Amino acid sequence: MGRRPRTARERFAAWGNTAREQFAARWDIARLLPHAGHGLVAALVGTDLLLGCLPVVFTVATAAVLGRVPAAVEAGVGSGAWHSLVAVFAVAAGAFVAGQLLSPVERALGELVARRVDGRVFDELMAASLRSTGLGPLEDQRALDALRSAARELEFGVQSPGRAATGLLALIARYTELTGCAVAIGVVFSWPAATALVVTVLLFRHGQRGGLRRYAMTRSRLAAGRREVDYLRDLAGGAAAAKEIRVFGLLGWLRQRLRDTHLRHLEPLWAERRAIYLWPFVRFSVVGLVVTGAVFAVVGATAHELTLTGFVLVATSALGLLRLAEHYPEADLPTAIGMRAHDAVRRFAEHVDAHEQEHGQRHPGTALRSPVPEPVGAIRFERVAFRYPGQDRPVFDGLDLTIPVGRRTAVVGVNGAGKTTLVKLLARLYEPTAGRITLDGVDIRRFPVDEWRARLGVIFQDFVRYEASVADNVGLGAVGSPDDRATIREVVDSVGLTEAVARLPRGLDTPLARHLTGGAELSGGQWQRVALARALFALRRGCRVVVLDEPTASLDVRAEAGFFEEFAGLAGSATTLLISHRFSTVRHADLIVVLEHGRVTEQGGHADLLARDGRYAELFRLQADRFADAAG
Ligand SMILES: Nc1ncnc2c1ncn2[C@@H]1O[C@H](COP(=O)(O)OP(=O)(O)OP(=O)(O)O)[C@@H](O)[C@H]1O
Repeated sequence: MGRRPRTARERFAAWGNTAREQFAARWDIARLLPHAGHGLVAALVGTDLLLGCLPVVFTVATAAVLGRVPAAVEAGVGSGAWHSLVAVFAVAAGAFVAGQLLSPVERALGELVARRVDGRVFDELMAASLRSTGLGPLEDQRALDALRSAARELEFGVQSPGRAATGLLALIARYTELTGCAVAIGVVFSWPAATALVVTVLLFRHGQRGGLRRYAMTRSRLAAGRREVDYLRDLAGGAAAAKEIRVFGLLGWLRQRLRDTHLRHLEPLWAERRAIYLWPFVRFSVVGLVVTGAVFAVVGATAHELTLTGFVLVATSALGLLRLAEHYPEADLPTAIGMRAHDAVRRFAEHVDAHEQEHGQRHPGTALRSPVPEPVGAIRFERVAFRYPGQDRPVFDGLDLTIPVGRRTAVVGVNGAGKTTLVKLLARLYEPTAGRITLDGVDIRRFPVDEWRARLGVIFQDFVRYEASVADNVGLGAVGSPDDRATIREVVDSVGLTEAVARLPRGLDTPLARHLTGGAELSGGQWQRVALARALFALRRGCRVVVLDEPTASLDVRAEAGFFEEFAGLAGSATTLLISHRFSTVRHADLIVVLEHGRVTEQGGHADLLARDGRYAELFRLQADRFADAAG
């Protein structure tokens, strides 16, 4: 935070900066308005203008009614003065009724504008989050948090860019009324008095909005606390942790933690809110009373110069003006914090761009694009080094690894050896920090990333269980290919799911989520088979390399034992890469690679490696004993 301005000059400069920032912020909001459609925005602007004019008409007409009462009473019912009184009364009543009728119209139009603007920002958010081809930019926790909270704000639409846009337009009504009241006072009474009142109102508004800016800053500073509260709420209310919370008896702990986190988050906000709402209110009351008193004193002293209508008009307009110094709930908070979601989306998009640009500068040669050739020789990791963004310790530091095309390669290693990271690098979800990965001698960064990925069928350890039909869950292995039921059926049968699918209420079309109509839930092992079917489907649709990361984790012992040969048979001549920490499942691979401390420590065939009696042999025997125990 900068030093508080002390001298008048510094204060003036700070005030100028704030004004510029405010103007830029409003301009940003205004630039979103065209997304709502010009016609709709014009209708809302017209309605807000009318809503600003009607109270002024009402004030003027009411003053005119009061001014006409003595003459009308004296002239009696049916006289010209009486008719004139009735006419202005009709105008006042009309203005009042029109205001009442227009308010809901303005709200409805505002709702529509807000929804359209939010829809547009949501599209931008989707584009920004899918813009990055890799996972690198998603490692920045702050950018990710901002994006997540933006999505939430857009979803609930409470303080969203759409609300900021309608809030900005709502100011038209307020400032039209303010101008109208000031003009009434200026015309009827005194322009200096009108100017003094307007300046007082604007200064007070400025003070209040300054408080709101502070409040908005406090809210974003406390965003991390808010996220923790959301996380704990999801944990308590969601299905994911329901089992553990009950079994471990975590309810009490969860309740206490939620309460503590909530209070930690809310207390500074409450304190800030008191400062924002209490002190400006006190100041406003004092300033308002003094100014009102002064204006009334002058009006009173010169009342003999005013007609009754004039006097009432000046008095009510002055009160109306001072009322406009209040907080505008429909505009102030939405314009102060409603753009956070939009800013977060913009920041994230910039972050992604910077990341891609930096990558392009680090690897200038890879900008050249060439089509992915039909693999014939090998995929090679050549002196590959890699460190996750923000981490000090490298996962790989000079990794050399050859995956022969058309063969079955298995990469084994203990937990944390870097097996999944290797797959992520191969799929270009991250790029090596040094070295390169090649296909038949060509750096894979030279291939368009989508084309390269279309040649890879990767089933990750934590593959996604889509809440969609069985057929879709399999077909997602190769999106864009025509709806090929015959192949889907064939791969589903080949992974041993025929009976399980036949038992589902709608067969292949059964949604795999119990909460969906006609939906069903599969067991962990059945899900794993669905994922395998997804990989096989990708192979049938043109992918050349299939990677399975821990594919047997949820399979039973019998299924696990025969898994590799079975899958290799189904995969035919494709290049297969099997990742596992279970040494016993990979014995039939053509090539077994042992990964340890980010390097290949051993490689060869099963018999070879056993004969060598090294790390592989040690871990194989260790696990084989356990495996035999479990099977026996
Ligand atoms: N997104 C990430 N950010 C930072 N570090 C990570 C990330 N993902 C993995 N790591 C670290 O990288 C190392 C290798 O992880 P990796 O998941 O590749 O291991 P693995 O061999 O697949 O392990 P496992 O058998 O347990 O799945 C580990 O030390 C892990 O903590």
